[in-house]
Amino acid sequence: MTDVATLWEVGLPLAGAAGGLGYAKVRAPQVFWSLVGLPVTRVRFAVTYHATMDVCGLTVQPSRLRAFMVRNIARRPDVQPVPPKVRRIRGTSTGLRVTLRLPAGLEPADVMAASERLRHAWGVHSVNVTETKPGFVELRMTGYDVLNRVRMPRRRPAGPMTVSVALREDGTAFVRDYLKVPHALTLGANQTGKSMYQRNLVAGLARLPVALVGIDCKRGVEHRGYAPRLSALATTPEEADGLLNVLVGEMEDRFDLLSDYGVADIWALHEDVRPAPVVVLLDEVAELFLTATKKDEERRDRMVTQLIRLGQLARAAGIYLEVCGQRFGSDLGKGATALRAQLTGRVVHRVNDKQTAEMGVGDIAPDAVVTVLTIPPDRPGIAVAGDTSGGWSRIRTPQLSAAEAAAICLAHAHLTPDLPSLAAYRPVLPDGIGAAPEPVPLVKPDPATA
Ligand SMILES: Nc1ncnc2c1ncn2[C@@H]1O[C@H](COP(=O)(O)OP(=O)(O)OP(=O)(O)O)[C@@H](O)[C@H]1O
Repeated sequence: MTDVATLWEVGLPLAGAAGGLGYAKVRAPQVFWSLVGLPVTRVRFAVTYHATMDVCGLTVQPSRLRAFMVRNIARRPDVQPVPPKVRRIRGTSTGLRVTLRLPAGLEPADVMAASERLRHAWGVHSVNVTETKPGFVELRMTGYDVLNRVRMPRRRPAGPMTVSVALREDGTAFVRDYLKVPHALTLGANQTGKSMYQRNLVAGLARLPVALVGIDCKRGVEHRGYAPRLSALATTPEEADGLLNVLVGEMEDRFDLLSDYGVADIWALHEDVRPAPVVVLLDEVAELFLTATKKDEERRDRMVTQLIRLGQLARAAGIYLEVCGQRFGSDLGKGATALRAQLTGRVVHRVNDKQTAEMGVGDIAPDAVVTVLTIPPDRPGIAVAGDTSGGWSRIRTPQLSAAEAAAICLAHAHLTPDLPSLAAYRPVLPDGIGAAPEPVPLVKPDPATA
């Protein structure tokens, strides 16, 4: 009887706790990681660090001075090889961050090459190695697959033109910073998550004091929902042609302004005179290249030339390009590769062939091509994001429906800057939509009279 009672009193809560943890591991991996994974990994790391670094080939012979001290002061006959010094260990909600000081003889590439071995040794989901400053690397370990159910870090990135668009596989935010990478290209086959990426980007940009310009030659099916927050919208190649001309004119006017003030770009101007930055969202770029008649060809050549000019010069004028499409290679026609070369930010979702993967990342991060080709078809939204620094990472956007993105645009319609040159292309909205919201009364209305 006593045994049964003990089993009941002790066994039941234990079974409940084990069941709860098992459930958390599958359904709430963040909770499981914080309760179990993090403490276990910390201990495992502390206990096995030296041995792991040794078997992974990440130790070096100590300096002569150190060897002398070990032999003569510590009086130990054997002088062991030394691993990198651990400078900082920090647990996060998704993993563990460890800063290492590299000894002479080791370089970041050595640690990067061993990341797969380190991952297995410490039983974590992934280990990414980043050089933080000369001589220092950070090991970013994740305890579970953070791209499975994306939860963005809450902290807003610093900077006037930064948007947190997606989550990187090391648990940090993938930030689109227009001042660092002014123009970008998003590629991917059908149903791979390009629209979801654009929606997250627009939802972030809508909250900033920037002008958004949409060019969506699929009759505006993607961009129409953003209309309340757009300063201009073109939905046909004819309108796109006119709008690109206006944008080039706006760029030239801005150059006159910069030259009057003797500065090199709009961010050097005082904010009272600084024109609003403009982000041009160009959806399905191949539509602009299609031609059926001689007249179409002339228009195509004109538009491509204007886009190349914007790509080459518009950064200083605060005009940035965000181009999206399924493919973007020389087969699109004259000027395609010249334009692509200007779009140095790259986000490539799953593609249908190796050639398209190479078009996307081959020129900026050749070793990322294989990763693009291994994106599984059942995980839409996964992409490889690279930039001109040669760095790249797998990313995934959080889910955001078209209706939610449209609601964010509507709620921030009052931030739409008034750019007179684009007025002719301002999308026409139903009455009242897009107007500045009524100011909130400071005094609460009297419930008796309300
Ligand atoms: N980050 C994500 N997480 C989960 N599901 C996603 C993600 N991104 C996209 N999806 C899903 O994948 C499907 C295709 O997404 P989306 O419409 O963005 O693709 P697309 O590349 O724009 O397609 P198309 O070229 O046909 O317009 C949708 O059902 C969407 O819900």
